[in-house]
Amino acid sequence: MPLLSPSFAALAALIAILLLVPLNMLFSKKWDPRGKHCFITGGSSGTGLQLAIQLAKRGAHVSIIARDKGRLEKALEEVECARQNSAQVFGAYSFPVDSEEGSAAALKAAADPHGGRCPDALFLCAGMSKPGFFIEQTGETLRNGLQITYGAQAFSALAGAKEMVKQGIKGKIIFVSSVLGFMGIVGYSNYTPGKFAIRGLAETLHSELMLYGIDVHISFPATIFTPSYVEENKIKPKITLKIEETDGGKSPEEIAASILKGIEKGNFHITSDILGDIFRGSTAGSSPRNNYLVDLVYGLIGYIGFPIWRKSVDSMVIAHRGEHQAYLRSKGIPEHLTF
Ligand SMILES: NC(=O)C1=CN([C@@H]2O[C@H](COP(=O)(O)OP(=O)(O)OC[C@H]3O[C@@H](n4cnc5c(N)ncnc54)[C@H](OP(=O)(O)O)[C@@H]3O)[C@@H](O)[C@H]2O)C=CC1
Ligand SMILES: CCCCCCCCCCCCCCCC(=O)[C@@H](N)CO
Repeated sequence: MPLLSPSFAALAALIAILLLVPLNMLFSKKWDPRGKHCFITGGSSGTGLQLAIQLAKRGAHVSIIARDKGRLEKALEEVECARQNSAQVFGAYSFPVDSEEGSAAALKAAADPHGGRCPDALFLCAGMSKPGFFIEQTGETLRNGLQITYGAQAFSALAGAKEMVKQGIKGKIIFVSSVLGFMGIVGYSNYTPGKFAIRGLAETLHSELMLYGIDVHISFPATIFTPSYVEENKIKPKITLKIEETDGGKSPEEIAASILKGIEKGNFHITSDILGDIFRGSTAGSSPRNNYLVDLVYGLIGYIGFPIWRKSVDSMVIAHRGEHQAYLRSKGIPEHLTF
């Protein structure tokens, strides 16, 4: 009698394959952007612009949305250089997307050259960060922070989902959060909450929009070397800059490529580097996983590594108290508010 019957061995092999290979890769066809209309908010700069260029190179129709017309025009020229065929339609549209009206108007303007047909994929990259200490915030800056992180993507998703459902388009919605949608550190009180909120919305929509065959993805990049990263660093608290030194950072080209790769693999949570993978594996909870076995390994690395990292971050913050007190005095924060 053999130790393993052939049917048992076959069953064991099948289970091993199912555990190792993500289910979505076994059963779904790779997403091909060729001939699809991709709508990209924040498409005039950084990650959004690189997505626009890479999608154009792969034969997609591309619409980029942002507010500043000058930057949009320059960006459109770059997209044009990536053209593969004369049938591709490229457009740049100036709208603020942090309201439902602005988002709906942007969507309508982008759909017009396509006979009113809603775009097939919405890449929601609009967003920005103005780091600073919490006690320097006001009701207005906290509200603005949520508006420009959460609002700038939620309202586009809302306008887009309504239109896709109305037109029966089985499209895609891709949100761009940040590793600061997984965890929080000093200096980001008007940004991190919005990036967490995007994760909540994406997970809700991943569950709800399958009613209509619409796919939802969310990306969590760490530092990206973009124009606004240079700007945010000018006002970023020194302690925040120090904590971020651990993160090497990536170019917007690399982040855009990893987002497209994540979509092709059918990943719900898309991460672009090992740090992101560890945060993803450690915080997944009941979120759909990319690969049960590999994610478990990332989760274990985080389970051991994060308490050590967090302790070192806490020590850095406490060691910064003296410098912070001097900073507060220089800003005229009354003595009794300091420590
Ligand atoms: N850079 C980084 O280190 C990281 C960035 N991210 C996130 O990635 C996304 C892209 O950032 P990044 O690649 O740095 O890009 P940039 O900051 O360089 O570009 C931001 C884009 O969004 C547009 N935008 C901003 N606000 C609005 C608005 N209200 N309505 C319409 N368009 C708007 C800007 O154009 P305009 O101002 O003309 O409207 C611009 O095109 C953001 O959501 C950001 O939070 C995540 C992790 C790290
Ligand atoms: C084993 C575990 C080791 C863990 C090391 C963790 C290091 C974390 C570094 C923090 C990176 C913050 C990037 C912020 C990106 C962003 O969204 C802003 N630039 C805003 O635009």
